[in-house]
Amino acid sequence: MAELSEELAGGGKVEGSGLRTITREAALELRGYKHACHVMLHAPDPDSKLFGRIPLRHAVLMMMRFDGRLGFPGGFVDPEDVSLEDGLTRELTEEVGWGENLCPITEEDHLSCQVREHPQKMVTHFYAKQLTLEELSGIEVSATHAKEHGLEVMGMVRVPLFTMRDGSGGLPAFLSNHFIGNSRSQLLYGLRVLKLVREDKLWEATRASQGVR
Ligand SMILES: O=c1[nH]cnc2c1ncn2[C@H]1C[C@H](O)[C@@H](COP(=O)(O)OP(=O)(O)O)O1
Repeated sequence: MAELSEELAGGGKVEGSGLRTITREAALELRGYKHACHVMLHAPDPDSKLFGRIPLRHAVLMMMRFDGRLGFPGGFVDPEDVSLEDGLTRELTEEVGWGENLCPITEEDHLSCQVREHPQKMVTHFYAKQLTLEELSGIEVSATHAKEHGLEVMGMVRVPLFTMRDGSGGLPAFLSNHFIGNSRSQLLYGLRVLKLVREDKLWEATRASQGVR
């Protein structure tokens, strides 16, 4: 139970990683740490209903990575990048074909930040960017023409935010996949703080995901 609450609070439950949540400012003061930035792209979808009855409400994007794990688009910030957001935008251009027609990702989109010492000194920055449904659908298309398509990125996926009547289909089954790093915690944190899924539903789905086969 303690582990669940830590994960939902964005504490980053990754076995043996010793992740700590810190502020963006504190992260930027650190020396000798690599910084990685990833973003949850999401859009309101008030009209779509699965099977004509299950309201989808929001579309949230993750991606299937080359290593068979799920994660968010993004990557390591290079020394040449002038800011974290500049590095994130460069990665997004390579991975999903992020275009200049979209609102730039800014400091205001920064949602959380975690630091770990092992196996390497590293900070993970998590962003969330709200798009229109049209823009998000455009990303799904542009991703198939992006430089990393079929290489580092096997494809974009929408996260099912609902739970089926059987109690395991939908979000619980999705959460039982393999996730890279602390991206599962980031997903739960993003869904909770942006109120894309009700907190009690998140608890249920997280608990149910442990029994999914
Ligand atoms: O979505 C993610 N959330 C948190 N950490 C992640 C996520 N995706 C990858 N990672 C970790 C794995 C690595 O330690 C670094 C950078 O990985 P990656 O995104 O593959 O970076 P490059 O494209 O190689 O720059 O973050």
